[in-house]
Amino acid sequence: MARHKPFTIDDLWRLARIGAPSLSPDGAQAVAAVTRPDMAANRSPASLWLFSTLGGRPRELTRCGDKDGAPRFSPLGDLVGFVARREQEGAKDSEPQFYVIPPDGGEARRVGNVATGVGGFKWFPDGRRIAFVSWVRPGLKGAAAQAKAHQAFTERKETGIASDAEIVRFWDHMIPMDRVPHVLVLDLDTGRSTDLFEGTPYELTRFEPDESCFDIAPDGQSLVFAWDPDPAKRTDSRPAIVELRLRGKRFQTLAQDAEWGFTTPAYAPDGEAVAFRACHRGQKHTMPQQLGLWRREDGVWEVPSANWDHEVQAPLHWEDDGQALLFTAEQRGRQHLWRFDLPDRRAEVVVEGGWVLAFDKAAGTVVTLADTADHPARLQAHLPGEDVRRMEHLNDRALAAFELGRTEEVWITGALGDAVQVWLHYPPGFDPKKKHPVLHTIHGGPHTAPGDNWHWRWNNKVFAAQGYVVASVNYHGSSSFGHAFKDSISHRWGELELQDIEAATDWLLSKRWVDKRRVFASGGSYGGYMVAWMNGHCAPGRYAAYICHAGCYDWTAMFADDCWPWTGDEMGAWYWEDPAKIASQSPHAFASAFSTPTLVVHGALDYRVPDAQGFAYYNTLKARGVPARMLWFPDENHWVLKPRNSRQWHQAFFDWLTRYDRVKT
Ligand SMILES: CSCC[C@H](NC=O)C(=O)N[C@@H](Cc1ccccc1)C(=O)O
Repeated sequence: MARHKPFTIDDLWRLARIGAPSLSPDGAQAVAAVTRPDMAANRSPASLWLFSTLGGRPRELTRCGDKDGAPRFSPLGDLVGFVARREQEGAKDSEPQFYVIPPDGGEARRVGNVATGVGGFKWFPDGRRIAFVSWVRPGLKGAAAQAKAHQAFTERKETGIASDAEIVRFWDHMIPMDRVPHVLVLDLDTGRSTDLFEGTPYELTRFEPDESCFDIAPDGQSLVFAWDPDPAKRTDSRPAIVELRLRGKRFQTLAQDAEWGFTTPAYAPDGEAVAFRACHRGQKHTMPQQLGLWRREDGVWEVPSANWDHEVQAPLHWEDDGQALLFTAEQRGRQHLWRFDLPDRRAEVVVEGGWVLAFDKAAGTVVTLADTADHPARLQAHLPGEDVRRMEHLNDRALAAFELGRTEEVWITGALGDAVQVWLHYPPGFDPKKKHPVLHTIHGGPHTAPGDNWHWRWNNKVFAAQGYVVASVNYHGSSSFGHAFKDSISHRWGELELQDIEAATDWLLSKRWVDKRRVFASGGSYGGYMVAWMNGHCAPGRYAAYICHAGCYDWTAMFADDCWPWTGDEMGAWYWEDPAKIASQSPHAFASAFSTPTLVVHGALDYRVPDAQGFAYYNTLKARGVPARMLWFPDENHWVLKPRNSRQWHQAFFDWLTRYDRVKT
């Protein structure tokens, strides 16, 4: 078939989005949520699918749910548990609830009804109970009291949220008023739930706590979890690892250190050790998440990965022999599945990315969910001694209609004379004898790294299909290149990153196929910060136009954000102690140099970069007579997630670039 259609935003939204897989105990099949967005209805419903690791066809397991999510096979393989808000007996769940469905088919059934809702969960080994996260009112006793208080709260006429917490809102939601995240147990036979932390000071960490925050022992007799002993409960906390013996409800701290933050614990198969992520925050706020290990025999913890300069990601998955752990970690713009050998203290790649997003292992079979720059996430089975097997082809037909263009990784010399990675995405049919416009897509973070991966919001293939050569620079400060590179921008934000982006622009301008009058730059969040910074620092006219999505503009006013303790560490000062240092890293202080036309985009529900940042930038551009346009979404957060809004975002994005396409003027 001729592959000539341009890949548009509507085409992107037609693709299926596969979630993290969970394997059956025999490793024969995996269950995962599949989201199939509906542009016309402006919805993104998800249902559960079963995928064979042995070559069978995928099968849809649930249908009528709106968003069936987070499925997990039970330890006996007889049930799939999942979390959803569904309609049951004519009533719609007001909070997410726990459902089970036999993998062979049949109806999904809700278990119990937890007034405060069901979050991330894990099965007990007996397959008759789960432990799950729920935000409860800590002073109350019993499920009935929780239900009564919750109903009163949801029916109240006042709307104010009062809090004396250090961090009152996070990402796009308020930290629930007077509630804290506890671990509860739900019994499948009785439907009754019990709060394991009731009447104690224990709670999970407050910032999006999920099932990776705790683990259940292989014998089902105890639980480990990460707990922040500091009453302040800040984002830069130093959590300890605590074990709860269920019989007698005895808590014991396993690992605690004022210098270190410990998270995402996982029991060894024999329950005699606990692995976790360990971050030496006391040494430096940019220190990586390393692999920590506590052993019951001596009660001592250590960091086996101390000499491995990578960031360990959750979840941590023990190998059956207890000698190694599996986890994902980034490396130079890619993300692999690694096996860390404990006796040897060495890491080796088990499955190479692209970008390995999620994985599971059971009965010797590994299943991975991984994407690449030219393909959305695919499920693959890795059986010992066999070739890698694709488990689904959900998007193959849709993608076959398009030529997506080539992706290339190049290295240039950037700031400090260091090698800097740049990813190039060429338009389909790229002809080096012709002139092409260039579009920088500058990543956020700053400590993230785009590379050989697929992005649903900043999709380089959608951008390239409009004719741009898209450049993504992994500037100093990016993750995946080691700690020194990540830390190099501390206390001098803007400086090295700009040198790297400018070096990439110089490199591009040296190519005969670049149209010098049509070089654009866009970015979101920290990438938005960078384009605002460029507006104050780059020679007028060097870039034809900018697009600033959710950009950090004024670092003093950014104190309204939800991660202010971290920002203070990164910038090296509090604004009241050293206002000049903050200003020297802040785009707003260079407003007198702004001259490049800019599209400013922001969402009202963005608490990471509050939308006042976007408005302050936009108003400044207007006040200075610089062409600017504002696109504001009342119902989006840091990201634009709704299908129709995403389409509007892309239309505005391309319209803006076209408006400042100097070939046409
Ligand atoms: C401990 S919170 C980390 C913030 C995170 N950075 C990751 O590397 C992030 O959300 N960054 C924003 C930009 C930003 C930076 C500082 C303060 C607020 C927002 C992003 O680029 O998405």
